[in-house]
Amino acid sequence: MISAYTGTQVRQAEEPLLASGLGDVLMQRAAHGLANAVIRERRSRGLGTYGASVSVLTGKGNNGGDGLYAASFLAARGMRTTAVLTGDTAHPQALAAFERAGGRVHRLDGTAPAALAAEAARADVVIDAVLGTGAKGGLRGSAAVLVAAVAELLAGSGGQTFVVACDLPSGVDADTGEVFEPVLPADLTVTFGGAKNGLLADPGADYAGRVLVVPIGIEEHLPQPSVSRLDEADLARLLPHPARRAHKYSRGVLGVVAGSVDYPGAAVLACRGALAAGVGMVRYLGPPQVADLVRQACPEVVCSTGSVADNRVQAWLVGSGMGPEHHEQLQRARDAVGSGLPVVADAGALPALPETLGPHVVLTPHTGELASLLQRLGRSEDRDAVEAGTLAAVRRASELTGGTVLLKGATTLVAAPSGDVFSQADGTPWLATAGSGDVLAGVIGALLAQAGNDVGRFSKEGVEPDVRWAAIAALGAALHGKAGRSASDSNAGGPVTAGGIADSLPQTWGKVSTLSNSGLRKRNSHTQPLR
Ligand SMILES: NC(=O)C1=CN([C@@H]2O[C@H](COP(=O)(O)OP(=O)(O)OC[C@H]3O[C@@H](n4cnc5c(N)ncnc54)[C@H](OP(=O)(O)O)[C@@H]3O)[C@@H](O)[C@H]2O)[C@@H](O)CC1
Ligand SMILES: Nc1ncnc2c1ncn2[C@@H]1O[C@H](COP(=O)(O)OP(=O)(O)O)[C@@H](O)[C@H]1O
Ligand SMILES: [K+]
Repeated sequence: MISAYTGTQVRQAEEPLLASGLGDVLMQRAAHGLANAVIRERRSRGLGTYGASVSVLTGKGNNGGDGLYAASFLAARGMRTTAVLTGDTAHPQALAAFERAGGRVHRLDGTAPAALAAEAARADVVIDAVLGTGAKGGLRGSAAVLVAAVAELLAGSGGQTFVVACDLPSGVDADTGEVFEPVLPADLTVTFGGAKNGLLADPGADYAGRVLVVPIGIEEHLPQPSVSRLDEADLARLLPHPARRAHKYSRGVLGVVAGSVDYPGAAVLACRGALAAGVGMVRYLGPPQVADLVRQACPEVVCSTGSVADNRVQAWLVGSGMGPEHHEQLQRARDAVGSGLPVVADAGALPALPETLGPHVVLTPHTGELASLLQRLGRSEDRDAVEAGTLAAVRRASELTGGTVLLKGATTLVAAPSGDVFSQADGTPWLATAGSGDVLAGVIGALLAQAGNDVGRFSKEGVEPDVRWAAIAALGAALHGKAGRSASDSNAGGPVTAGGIADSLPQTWGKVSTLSNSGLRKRNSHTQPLR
C-alpha cells in the first residue's frame, strides 16, 4: 500500500524531530535521496555524472534548501551546478554548502528571467525546488515568468533535459492536486517522508511524472494516510481465490441490469468483464433482444426477463448502456439499489438513484457524470471544476450521497463516505475507448459479488468495514487498468478494444495473484516508485 498525506500531516510528523534540533539532518537526508535519484536515473540511461550540468531553481524556503543541498552533493560527483535563486533570500546553510561545493549562483532579481531560463533549459538536469509543502497558491512574479519560460523551452526541445521536482512540482497543491499555472512538468518527483496527496490526484499527477518516496525518518510519526494506492502486493493479498470445495453459488453470483435496445453492446461488455473477473455466475436481466445478444456473446450468462426480486444474487451491476427513456431497466436498477445488496451503479443509473445511499453502493461516474451528480445535489461544480480538483470533488460526492464514489480517468479515485480515498493509476491512455467503462463496471460487480461479505479479508489489511467497498472498487480499477496495459503490451504498445481488456483480465489476475507475499510490508512502502 502506498500512503499519501497532506502537507500539514507531513509537517506535523516533522515537528518532533525539528524540536530535537534535527531539521538540518532531515533536509540532508531528503537532499541525498534527491541527488541519488538523479544519479540512478542517469545511470539507467547509460549516462554518467561527471561533467553533466544541473540547474536548480530554488525558492527561499526549505524546499529551496533541499534543492541546494542536493545540487551540492551532485557537484561533489563532478556535475556542473548552477542555482537560480528566485527569492530575495535562500536557505543560508544550504546556500553556503552549495557555494563551497563550487556551484554558481544567479539571482533572479538582478537578471532578466528569459536569459536565466535559456541557460537552465540547456542543462542536462533541472531540479525544481522553488515551492514545496509551504506554498500558498502558485508561483508569482518573476519566479512565475522564469518557470513558464523554462517549461516552454523544454516543451519544444525534444526531451533531452531531465526534470526532477523536489518534493512536488512547484505550483501543485500538496493537499488537493490542484494546479496553479505555470508548473514545470517533471519526469520524476522525489518526495520526502511520504507521498503528498496532490501527487496521486489529477491534475497534479499529470505534472509529477514518476513518483519516488524517500524516507527521512519521520515515518513513525505519520498518521493514517488520507489517500492510499494499492500496489501489486496488495492485489495479491486481496483478490479472492475459490476455496477447494467452492461451488458457483458460493463463489458469488452477479446480477446485471445493463444495456438497452439502443445500447445492447454495453450489456455484453459488462457481462464479459464480470465473467473474466472470477465471478461464480452472471444473471442478466434486460430486454429480450439484448438478452439474445448477451447469450450469443457469452453463453455462460443466465438470462431472464424477470424482476430483481426473482433473482438470487450477491451483488448487482446496474446502469451501463441505459438512458432516461429505458424505464423498465431503470426500475430494475432502482429495485436493485433498494435490495440492500452491494451494487455498482454506472452511467444511466446515476441520475436515477435515491439521494441517500450506503457505502455498499459504488457509483462509477466519469468527470462529466460526477459534475451532473454534484449539481443534482445542489452544488455548482461543472466538469471543468471537477477536473481542476478531482480529489475534493470525489470526496464531496461520497459525503453528500453516503455512497462510495469512483471517479474514472487517467488517475481513478475512489472515495468512501469516511473521507478515505484510494488512487489507482495502473492503466494506459489506450483505456480511453468506448465500452471500457462497461468492462470496469463488470469487474467491480464481480468483485463485490465475490468479496463484499468478506470483511476479514480487508480488516486484516487495516481497511475499516465501511471502507472495504472503496477498496473493492479500487481493486477493480487496478485490475482493469493492468489488464488494459497488458492488452496494449501484447499489441506492441498499440491500441486496445474494450473486449481486448476483458480478454486480458484472467491472465492479469493470475500474474498479480501469484506474487509472493513474503517480506511485503502493509503500509508505508518507501523508496519505491509509485508508477
Ligand atoms: N521542515 C523540515 O525540516 C523539512 C522540510 N523539507 C522540505 O521543506 C519543504 C517545506 O518547506 P517550507 O515550509 O519552508 O516551505 P516551501 O515549500 O519551501 O515554501 C515556502 C516559502 O516560499 C514562500 N512562498 C510561499 N508561497 C509562495 C508563492 N506562491 N510564491 C512565491 N513564494 C512563496 C514563502 O514565503 P512567504 O510567502 O511566506 O513570505 C516561504 O518562504 C518541503 O516541501 C520539503 O521540500 C524537507 O527538507 C524535510 C525537512
Ligand atoms: N487517459 C486515460 N488513462 C488511463 N485510463 C483511462 C484514461 N481515460 C479513461 N481511462 C479509463 O478508461 C475507462 C473509461 O470509462 P468510461 O469513460 O466509462 O468509458 P465508456 O463509457 O466509453 O465505457 C475508465 O476505466 C477510465 O479510468
Ligand atoms: K518543488
